[in-house]
Formats: sequence, structure tokens, C-alpha cells
Amino acid sequence: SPKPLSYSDYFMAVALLSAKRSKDPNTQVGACIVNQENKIVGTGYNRMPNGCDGELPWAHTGPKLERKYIYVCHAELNAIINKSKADMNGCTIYVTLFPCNECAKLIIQAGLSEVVYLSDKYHDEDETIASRRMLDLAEIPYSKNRLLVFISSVESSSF
Ligand SMILES: O=c1[nH]c(=O)n([C@H]2C[C@H](O)[C@@H](COP(=O)(O)O)O2)cc1CO
Ligand SMILES: [Zn+2]
Repeated sequence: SPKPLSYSDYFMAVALLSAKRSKDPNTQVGACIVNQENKIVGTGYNRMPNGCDGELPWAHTGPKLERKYIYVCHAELNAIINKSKADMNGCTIYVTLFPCNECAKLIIQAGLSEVVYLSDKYHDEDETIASRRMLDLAEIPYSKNRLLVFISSVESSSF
């Protein structure tokens, strides 16, 4: 008999699949927002702003204006903006990489209630420390998903 995926693994798998849409050659990030009825209300991945795709650099080294960082829209931002429901209150965001400080602000201000992440590869960066500080103060719990079922079929780039 089939062994159904848990909700947590299912939504993280959707986030992982969303990440596969990203053109970032170094880190593909995906996000999936789920409401209290376990319905998906938004997905996103890191990408350049609308109309700018193909015109902006994806490099992560070099001069600041020729690096991706000041241009790229993070997966969490896109998932929140792409939401198919007005109210994010009570929703959980599944994200393949622990949110940065800017995304933590978005998550808090959008009224999200919980964060589930997969990779924590920037755990010791200031942005991540600041992110945890704000999420803790806002009492938004975060936990690591241990998606084992599909992990072997996913490229290691996001981890
Ligand atoms: O929370 C996040 N969400 C998100 O979409 N990203 C994106 C921005 C960049 O395109 C990429 C990080 O690039 P890199 O690992 O090469 O520094 O991941 C990065 C973070 C946190 O670092
Ligand atoms: Zn971010």
C-alpha cells in the first residue's frame, strides 16, 4: 500500500519544485505558503523583477552593480506577492533556504505564523542571525523539515 507524504514533506517538495524554476546558477530557492486548511495560497522562487529578466547579472562576485544581490527578488517575496488569497494570517511558509533578514521582515509584516525551512547554509551570517532575532521577537516559530523521501533526486545546489 502507498505511504502517503506528510503535509510537511508535501509542501516542502512543492517549495523544492518551485526552486527549480530559478535561473540563479549558485542558489535556487523556492517557497510555498500554506493556510490553516492546508491549502497552498502562494508559491515563489528567486528571480529578477518583472521585465528585467535576462538583462540583469546573476554573478555573485565582482563589482556590486554587476552582482545579482541588489536586484534579485527573493523566493519569499515572490511567494507573498503571488499569494492567491488576501489574508496571510495564520499561514505557514515552507522555504528551501532559511529566510534572510529582509524576508523575515516581509514574513512578519505579512502576518505569517510559522516558517519551515530545509537548508540553513547561511546559519552564521549576520543576515540570518538578525532574521532569527526578529522571528524570535515576533514569536514566529521556525523548524527544519527533514525531507528524506525526495532528497536523493534533488541537486545539491540548494543545500
Ligand atoms: O531567504 C533567501 N531567499 C532567497 O531567495 N535567496 C536568494 C537570493 C539569491 O538569488 C540566492 C543566494 O545567492 P548566493 O547563495 O549565491 O549568495 O538566494 C536568499 C535568501 C537568503 O540568503
Ligand atoms: Zn531573503
